[in-house]
Amino acid sequence: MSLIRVETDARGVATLTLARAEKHNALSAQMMTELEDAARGLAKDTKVRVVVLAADGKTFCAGGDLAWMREQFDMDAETRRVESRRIATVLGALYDLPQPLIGRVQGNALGGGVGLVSVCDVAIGVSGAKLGFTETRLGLIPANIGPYVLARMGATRASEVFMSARIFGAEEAVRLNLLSRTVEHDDLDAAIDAEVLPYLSCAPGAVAEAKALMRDLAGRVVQEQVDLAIDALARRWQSDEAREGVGAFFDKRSPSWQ
Ligand SMILES: C/C=C/C(=O)SCCNC(=O)CCNC(=O)[C@H](O)C(C)(C)COP(=O)(O)OP(=O)(O)OC[C@H]1O[C@@H](n2cnc3c(N)ncnc32)[C@H](O)[C@@H]1OP(=O)(O)O
Repeated sequence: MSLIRVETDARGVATLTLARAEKHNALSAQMMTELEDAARGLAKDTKVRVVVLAADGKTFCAGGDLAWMREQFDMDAETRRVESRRIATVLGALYDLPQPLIGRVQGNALGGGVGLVSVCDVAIGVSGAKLGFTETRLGLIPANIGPYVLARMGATRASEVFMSARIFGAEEAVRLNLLSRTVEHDDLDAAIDAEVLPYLSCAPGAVAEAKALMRDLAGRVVQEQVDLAIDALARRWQSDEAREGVGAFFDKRSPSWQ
């Protein structure tokens, strides 16, 4: 039985749903494989314009499957390394999606569940949701999610929430730059619908390049950033999308994106 659902509507909005509610969507090996495959498939699907990451049940995601982790205790070092790479790989596949990734955080997100939130471009959470990096309570560490969390909140705040494993509310998650905003539960679907709309009127290639460029610029010195930006814009000027978008402006019509 599949632990992931992928549904794409006529507008090109794909919803990737964690479907393991009875285990609070804990990330088992099977689920991570399915999630990674789904993300890689969506990345290649030119009809998909936006991806929404959602979850069944009351919990968004309870993190890595602790039963799967317990199996690692008696594995040899090489197998443990392969398995510990699994979380990094699935987070990487989601992070690398060329389309905007919107998190629909309908409930609590713990451990690796916050990792999923941290690879979203935008994440809207319900105001009652609780989040926390609970790994250190379990004698583990939030390792593979570290790079994404560090980029969002900086080393000082990341160390504090990692070391203390304290649970915090959705409003604090906004201040920590994990969630983009909070809404009441009943308003969540409307908020997600409103969130995806602007992307649908933009050129898909330009959206993907804007996302890639911002990531590429991060951590570089200013002169390198400027050089990369010049190259990116020069490439864009050669694109059919730029011809269509600018042409449509002067023709006073809506652009048509292929
Ligand atoms: C590198 C490390 C990365 C990580 O992500 S480490 C994992 C971090 N995650 C956590 O610390 C969360 C662990 N889970 C919980 O604290 C609780 O659960 C919840 C708060 C999410 C929900 O509590 P409640 O409503 O009382 O439900 P319930 O009876 O605890 O759970 C129902 C079933 O779900 C299973 N489950 C929940 N979380 C996980 C998990 N992370 N891995 C594996 N199974 C999990 C339980 O065991 C149980 O199962 P059964 O019905 O068979 O007894």
